[in-house]
Amino acid sequence: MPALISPSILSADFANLERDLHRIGRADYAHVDVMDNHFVPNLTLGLPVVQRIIEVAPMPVDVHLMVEDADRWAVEYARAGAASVTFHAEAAQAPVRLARELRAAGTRASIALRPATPVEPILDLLPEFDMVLVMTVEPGFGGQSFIEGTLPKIRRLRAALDEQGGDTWIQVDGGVSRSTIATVAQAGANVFVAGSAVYGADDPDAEIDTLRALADEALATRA
Ligand SMILES: O=C(CO)[C@H](O)[C@H](O)COP(=O)(O)O
Ligand SMILES: [Fe+2]
Repeated sequence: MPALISPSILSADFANLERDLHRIGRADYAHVDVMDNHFVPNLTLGLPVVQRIIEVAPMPVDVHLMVEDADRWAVEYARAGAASVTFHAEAAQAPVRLARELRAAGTRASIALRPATPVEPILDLLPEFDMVLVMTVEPGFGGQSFIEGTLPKIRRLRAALDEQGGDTWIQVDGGVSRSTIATVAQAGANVFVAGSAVYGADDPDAEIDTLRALADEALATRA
């Protein structure tokens, strides 16, 4: 499977979101970070704004929920038409029930792990999830530097999926750029979120192509 690029609009101009969604027209997904100032020390946007983003975005929307009450909110984003909804393992009371509710609502169900959250508790549950998001920075802010210590977790997850024959995607989010994307792809990730690297570039669409090419090259050496 080719690498998928999901630029984070956290680094877009919030007063010009529709324009900035069209600046990433070659992206596979648009990644939307929802933060509630409780689960993370930052506040971004909520359901009414995400509903409009989904309506105007020229690509499918990948919602990353960084909210305390995931069990309450995740399905609302699926009903709003998100193509993928990611909730945090640390925030969900009943992650498997929640993933099943998301799938029943017609979206891809995804679970996220903070850098210090181990992957082992979900290894036997991978068929319940369409994607696992391995956070490669502490969630809350864009523009942070990649945490190398998350790589063994990505490798363990990829090894478990290879062994099980599972088709769950592995997404990485935080500090992904030209200098780190090959490393995370080699570790086993196949979906790449990049905020500051894409929106900080003069030509975001050209940067998406560059990142995708680097990731595809690394994935080819893995296979
Ligand atoms: O979830 C996030 C932060 O919690 C963002 O998606 C992520 O940080 C993207 O930003 P960058 O690529 O600049 O690190
Ligand atoms: Fe994110």
